[in-house]
Amino acid sequence: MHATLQLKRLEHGKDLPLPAYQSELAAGLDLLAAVDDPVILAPGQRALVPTGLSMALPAGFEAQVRPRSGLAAKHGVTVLNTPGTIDADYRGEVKVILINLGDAPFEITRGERIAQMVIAPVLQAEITEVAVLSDTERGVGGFGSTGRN
Ligand SMILES: O=c1ccn([C@H]2C[C@H](O)[C@@H](COP(=O)(O)OP(=O)(O)OP(=O)(O)O)O2)c(=O)[nH]1
Repeated sequence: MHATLQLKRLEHGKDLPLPAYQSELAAGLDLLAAVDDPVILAPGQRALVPTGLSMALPAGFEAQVRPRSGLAAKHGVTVLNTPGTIDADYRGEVKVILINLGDAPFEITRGERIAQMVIAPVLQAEITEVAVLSDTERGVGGFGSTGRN
């Protein structure tokens, strides 16, 4: 499957490199922090971090903002709303909601790789309201109803 992603560097992100796939089969594009000054995230604190980028995805695609495993494993820093959804018709700045779940303050510096973005196809379903749903073997339940694990 092929898709062209149009990226626009905003004024405050002009000096930062464009996201690029780091290996032939990489799924994610790293997103960089376009903060002017370092931001300190105290334990339990969150921040809306600018990337200095806006974009135009082709119709039928979304971008998912996901955590980087290194930040999570080493510092407990992750993306609060993971996966964040970037809609194909969104033209504002892409931002990352980082949260520090670790036990030490974490400093976000300009140009640091804070998250990754995965481009994925989207299916918009046709919505039909019904009074009765079709029967299935499973039926209702869920939320652990089949056992402890
Ligand atoms: O991690 C994220 C999630 C979203 N967005 C941008 C792109 C997305 O298309 C737009 C709206 O996102 P969402 O639908 O999740 O937000 P909302 O809280 O429903 O806001 P809105 O009322 O603006 O739709 O915000 C980001 O930049 N980063």
